[in-house]
Amino acid sequence: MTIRGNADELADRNATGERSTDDVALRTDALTKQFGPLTAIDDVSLEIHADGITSIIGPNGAGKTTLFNLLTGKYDPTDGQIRFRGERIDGKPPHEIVRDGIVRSFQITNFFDELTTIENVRLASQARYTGFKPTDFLRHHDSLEEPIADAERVLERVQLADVAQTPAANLSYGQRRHLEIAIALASDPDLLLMDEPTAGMSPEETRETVGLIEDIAADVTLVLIEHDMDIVMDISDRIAVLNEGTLLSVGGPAEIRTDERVQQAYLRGGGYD
Ligand SMILES: Nc1ncnc2c1ncn2[C@@H]1O[C@H](COP(=O)(O)OP(=O)(O)OP(=O)(O)O)[C@@H](O)[C@H]1O
Repeated sequence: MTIRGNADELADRNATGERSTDDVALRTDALTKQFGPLTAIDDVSLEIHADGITSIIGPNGAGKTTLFNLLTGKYDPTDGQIRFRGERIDGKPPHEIVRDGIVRSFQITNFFDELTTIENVRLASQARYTGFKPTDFLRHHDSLEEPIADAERVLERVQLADVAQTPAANLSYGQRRHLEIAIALASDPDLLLMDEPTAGMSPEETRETVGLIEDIAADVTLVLIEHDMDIVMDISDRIAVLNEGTLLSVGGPAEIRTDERVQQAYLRGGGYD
């Protein structure tokens, strides 16, 4: 898949039926992660559909972050399997999983404050063309043309084009969060994992970011960890509820909202952040 920001192209892509609603992008089978005596993810079998937005919710300590860490290769499963587009990815190192198309947008990204917005995105895009070897950065300037063009497209998409030449240090909080998303998009993901994308944002920034997330979901499979239930119910096509490491329920917003087991779990768990 290539980076695209054009609505017509996105519509074409959907019209060709490249992804149907039943396509499973990623699945876990009996996925389990233990930390000593604690089972943080317990026998979780979950399908993430290629289309739309899946939110992972659950009370504090339910295992949401651990699940992300398993999907990105940060942790190896204790047991079980993970398949992305049918291929086993469990046990692969994180950089191979990124190359396969699964990218995570971090809450705190290690971008370079002294570099401009576009330079930060260009570096992320460049890695896709040249790899991660230090000597890659010594290549002739010509080889930067595609990464720069990609970075410009991505910045347009995340509404940061007008601050492309601004040092990252001078961006507002909301702009920095969008830069994190831009850096993730620069890797041209097929599946993007987003960890609390609106945390700490003003209502205005939240509205903009929700719009951006919906735009990205038109051509990237999105999986969110989100604590704000209004956003979860509004934005999600499917919701997977974790509780004490187990998968409690999966369904659409209407089903999850009225699921008694989910309500019980939140009451027992004392709510969320
Ligand atoms: N590296 C680790 N070593 C030991 N225990 C861990 C580790 N990572 C997570 N845990 C434990 O696993 C359980 C699940 O934690 P996790 O962070 O995945 O939950 P979460 O649903 O993301 O919670 P929160 O909403 O509070 O971020 C918790 O009991 C946590 O203490």
